[in-house]
Amino acid sequence: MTEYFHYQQDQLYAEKVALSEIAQRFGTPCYVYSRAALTDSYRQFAEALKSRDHLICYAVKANSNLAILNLFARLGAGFDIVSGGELQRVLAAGGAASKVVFSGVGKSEAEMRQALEAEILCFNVESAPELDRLNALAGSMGKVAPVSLRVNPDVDAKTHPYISTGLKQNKFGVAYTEALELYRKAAAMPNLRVTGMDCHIGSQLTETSPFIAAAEKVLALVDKLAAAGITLEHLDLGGGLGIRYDDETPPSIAEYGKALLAVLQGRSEKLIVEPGRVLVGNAGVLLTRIEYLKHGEEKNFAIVDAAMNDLMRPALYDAWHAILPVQRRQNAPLSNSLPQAGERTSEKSNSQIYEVVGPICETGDFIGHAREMAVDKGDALAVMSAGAYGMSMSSNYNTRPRAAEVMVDGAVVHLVRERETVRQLYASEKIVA
Ligand SMILES: Cc1ncc(COP(=O)(O)O)c(C=O)c1O
Ligand SMILES: N[C@@H](CCCC[NH3+])C(=O)O
Repeated sequence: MTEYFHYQQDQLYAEKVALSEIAQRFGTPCYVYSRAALTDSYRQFAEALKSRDHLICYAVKANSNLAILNLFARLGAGFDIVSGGELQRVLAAGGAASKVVFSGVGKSEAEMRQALEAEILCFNVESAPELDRLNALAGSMGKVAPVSLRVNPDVDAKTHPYISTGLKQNKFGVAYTEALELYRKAAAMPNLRVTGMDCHIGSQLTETSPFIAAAEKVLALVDKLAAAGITLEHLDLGGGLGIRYDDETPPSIAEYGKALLAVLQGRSEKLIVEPGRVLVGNAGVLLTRIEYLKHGEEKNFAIVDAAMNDLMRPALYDAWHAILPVQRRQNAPLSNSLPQAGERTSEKSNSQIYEVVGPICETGDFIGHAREMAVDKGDALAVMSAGAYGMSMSSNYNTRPRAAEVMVDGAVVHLVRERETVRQLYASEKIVA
């Protein structure tokens, strides 16, 4: 838990607002973001990199809420986008196209056109055919596209296999061994301007060494390019810094920044980074309420009103999120970490071990397994560390309208996205006789 989400007299607060009040006022499920936490993480990043020319391009996919994008834009951020939709959001939120980098293996012609019209900072190109498409399109529009090649450095990020992106068997980037040749090709294309090199090896990294290994490989390539007469303006080292969900011990933003700066010492290229999770992950929680307590033959279930459509990380990656009562009952345990093998539910606290599950018709619809909690029906719970890849990965599965989102700013709560209505979900559909 961060200082921005904290207990005060058994009530869980976001900054100066009790989460019980938010649950009451806006209903559940509801995402709650702390503006101070968002600002703080961004500033830590800017502070860590301040000794060199840099641009922090927030990875929009982590959380694309307009209020969050607007806050980062005002703090000076650029943006890393992966779709035309994300570009549209960034512009709608007041972000500058001139600070946007466009990543992704499957950019469509329409998306490229949109980005060329907006005059973004750089296309992070991921294949030879993408270079061809961009060159042809830019030519037809009378434009010159700024490009960087995303190099796959074949470095093990030591993270969940679904979110590891820098191994040669992954679909991302151009092969390390082919990069030089492709750079030569790009440099000779009339409608492209080679400006940088980038890499991104994966997400939720909890060690510095893979970042450094990848950066060193990329730098060796930059030097080879320079020897071949192709000089670059920027180096984009991607995102991926992990956060603490449970007992992980990722490097701090300051430590990570220091390590990157050390590898880049003596180099003049501008540094671009694309952090997502670390800026927003611990700045948000998902509020939910217990609909039923069900005591099964083998397990107890706390059936809550949030589900895998609201937060799919547990179902998708078996990810662990702390689940805390919004109002602590007396003698309840302080933490809800997984009980040790053989450990029994504490009688003193009246707590039980629950499977925290949603209403969706899938056994994979769980928010947490085996959580010890002293709770009752109707209690509100906070699923912690839900600011990244929570709302942005939500869906309407089971025709569930997506949750509301609020942003707390000191003692004030702003509704930054209304809860969807069911009518909105089928408004564009047609019945054909
Ligand atoms: C190209 C690219 N940049 C940046 C990010 C942001 O990653 P993270 O949220 O782990 O910082 C991702 C997602 O992993 C990505 O694919
Ligand atoms: N969605 C993932 C991270 C994917 C990163 C995207 N490149 C998560 O929740 O952990």
